[in-house]
Amino acid sequence: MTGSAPIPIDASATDRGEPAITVTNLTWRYEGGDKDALDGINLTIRSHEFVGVVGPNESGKTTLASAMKGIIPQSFNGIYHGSVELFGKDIRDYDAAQCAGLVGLVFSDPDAQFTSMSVEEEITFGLENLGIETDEIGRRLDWVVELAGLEGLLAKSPFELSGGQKQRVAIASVLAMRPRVMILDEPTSMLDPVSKAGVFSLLQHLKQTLDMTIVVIEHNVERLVEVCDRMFMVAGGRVVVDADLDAFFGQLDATARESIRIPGTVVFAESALADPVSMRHPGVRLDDIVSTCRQTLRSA
Ligand SMILES: Nc1ncnc2c1ncn2[C@@H]1O[C@H](COP(=O)(O)OP(=O)(O)OP(=O)(O)O)[C@@H](O)[C@H]1O
Repeated sequence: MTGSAPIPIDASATDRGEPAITVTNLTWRYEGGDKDALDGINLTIRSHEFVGVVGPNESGKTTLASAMKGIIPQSFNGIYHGSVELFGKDIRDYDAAQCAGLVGLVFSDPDAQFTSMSVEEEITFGLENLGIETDEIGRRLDWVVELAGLEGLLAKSPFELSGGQKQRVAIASVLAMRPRVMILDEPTSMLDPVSKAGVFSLLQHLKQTLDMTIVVIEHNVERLVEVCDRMFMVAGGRVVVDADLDAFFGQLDATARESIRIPGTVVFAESALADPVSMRHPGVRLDDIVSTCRQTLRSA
């Protein structure tokens, strides 16, 4: 990953703060299911936000991601009520190509996403299907290869790469479509710690250089809090907490109730630095907590 000028994502076409995805009273029951997997979801994701989604197993996170990509209801049978709007228009009113240009989805298991015999084909396949010109495909290929650090891997089979390389290819293939919104569903759950760090540093880089709208479903809250602006907690098919990062971890009762891991930074800050007199929140990110520590030491 280096710092060459990025090809702008179409995100630049949207104003900061404009609703990118609006989910209203969304209820979904899979065909044959005995309960709703989504049970009245309401949320708004704004353009250029980096949102983290956490929640216990089987709480509906993947189902929600599928609905925000339009796979639900398009590719699943079930009962759907409510709506998902992408940039102000019902997701069901877009065709598949339009949806692909607006929202990219990366799964936890990259193997499930791969369809090609080489990394290069994997990245260019979707672009060719969209009828994008050869020169432009070449430019996008160069761009994502550099961004995701895939130099030297283009001729290899995606199935023969390491877990971290596979996930970076999966992210690059989605990025090449230049979606305005990127959703990643547990992108590091199958990776070793070093590869996890690589994927999160790529996400951090995307946030800083491209200003995309990014939604990451992730159990690894330690890393998530370092990159996201806002967090949702999903439990029982509902959004039970929707808050900015600091406020989210100000609700430790809710996190404990749903067995969400609390980042070590927060545990440390709450026990060592929380100031019940000033009610000052010691912070969630390491940088903020270091700054609180320094202020506390200076005033001691
Ligand atoms: N294809 C499907 N058909 C029927 N039921 C499904 C299907 N996919 C998920 N479900 C059910 O929907 C509910 C929500 O599942 P979902 O995978 O969205 O949860 P999740 O929060 O992503 O879970 P995890 O963290 O374990 O991945 C669960 O009860 C699950 O069994």
